[in-house]
Amino acid sequence: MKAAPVWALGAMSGTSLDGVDAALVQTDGRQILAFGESGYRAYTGEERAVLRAALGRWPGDDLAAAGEVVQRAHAELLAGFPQAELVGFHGQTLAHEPRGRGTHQLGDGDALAAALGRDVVWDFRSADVALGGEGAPLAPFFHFACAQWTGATAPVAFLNLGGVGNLTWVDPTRATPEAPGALLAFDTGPANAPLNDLVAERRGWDCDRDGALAAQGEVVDGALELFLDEAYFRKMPPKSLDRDDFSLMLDLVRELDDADAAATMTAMAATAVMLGLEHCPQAPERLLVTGGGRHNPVMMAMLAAGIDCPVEPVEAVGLDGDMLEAQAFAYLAVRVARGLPTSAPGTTGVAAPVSGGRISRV
Ligand SMILES: Nc1ncnc2c1ncn2[C@@H]1O[C@H](COP(=O)(O)OP(=O)(O)OP(=O)(O)O)[C@@H](O)[C@H]1O
Ligand SMILES: CC(=O)N[C@H]1[C@@H]2OC[C@@H](O2)[C@@H](O)[C@@H]1O[C@H](C)C(=O)O
Repeated sequence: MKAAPVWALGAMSGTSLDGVDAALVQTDGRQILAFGESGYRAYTGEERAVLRAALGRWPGDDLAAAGEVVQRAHAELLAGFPQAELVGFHGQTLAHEPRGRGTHQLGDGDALAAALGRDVVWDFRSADVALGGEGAPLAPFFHFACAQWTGATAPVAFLNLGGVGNLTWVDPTRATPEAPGALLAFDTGPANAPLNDLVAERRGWDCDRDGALAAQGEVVDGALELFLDEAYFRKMPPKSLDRDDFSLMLDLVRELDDADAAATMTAMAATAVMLGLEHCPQAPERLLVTGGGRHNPVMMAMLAAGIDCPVEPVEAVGLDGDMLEAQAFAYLAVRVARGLPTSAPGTTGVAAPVSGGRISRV
């Protein structure tokens, strides 16, 4: 018997530390049946500073203040979605070392379930890491469902330009996302996080809005080439990154003026994606871009100039690029609740498909 669809609510607090996104998806855990309302709760400057100070910390460290920020922001935002039957709670990644200490998403599913009076699925990444996977990226299973929802019949790729960039190549003709050859996914490199850090340090800004600063500068090839020498880009997938794995980028542009530094960092993010595409089994028909970086016209123009297929925001196929990751964790929550896999060898490198996540029931 087919499992009945439910309205699930996903919540994502991304590596940019800007705020929490939440979105409703109606799904049976396989197909997307409908997209619902979404919302956003920005972190205040004070809250962001508390979270930033907690980056790199592990369970057992004193995380009371940061934990309170995460719980409060989620409880406030998610209370506005009483129609949700199940919640997918990603939490805030503080540290990610899949082949070292593990992966750490701050957030307490038991407390959120009690606050909302809803079952909450959380801790999506640990099981995959424990079984030898990278624990990231996890959106690819949702990208597979999105590709089928759009009616795609040939391989397409999704690119998330968040704090970190991640790429998913999808063959939508396969029956399931865990089928061999259905997905290849990995983190491409840094995207917005180091650029945000640069403009914060130099100008006191949150981000290089609309690429305004980069548009006034020139890409400095020497710095770009030194960056591309990093072994990460030639490493075959699976592979994933922590937010600050590429903080060396800031050193490479330290001597440059603000505009050239921003242009060069923007080119670093875009070129990392181009190198990533070389790992795909075949050229995608189109590259669909999600995440905040698609609002940066300089980054988008650099991508379009260096990639052979059309590069478009996911809105071109009717999806919402500001909410795709929150929707992903709604979809994944239903998969977890139904015992369906959430990662596979092609997405995290785990040896066999695994259904991650923990469920806190009310
Ligand atoms: N208009 C804009 N111009 C330039 N950059 C923008 C614009 N809007 C958003 N961004 C960038 O996008 C970032 C937010 O992206 P997003 O919300 O996708 O990241 P995230 O979800 O926190 O990260 P991740 O996917 O790595 O977890 C901002 O911090 C900023 O750098
Ligand atoms: C460990 C972690 O939180 N990784 C995030 C981060 O942000 C983007 C990229 O790095 C991706 O690997 C992942 O998030 C998305 C939602 C994912 O798992 O697909």
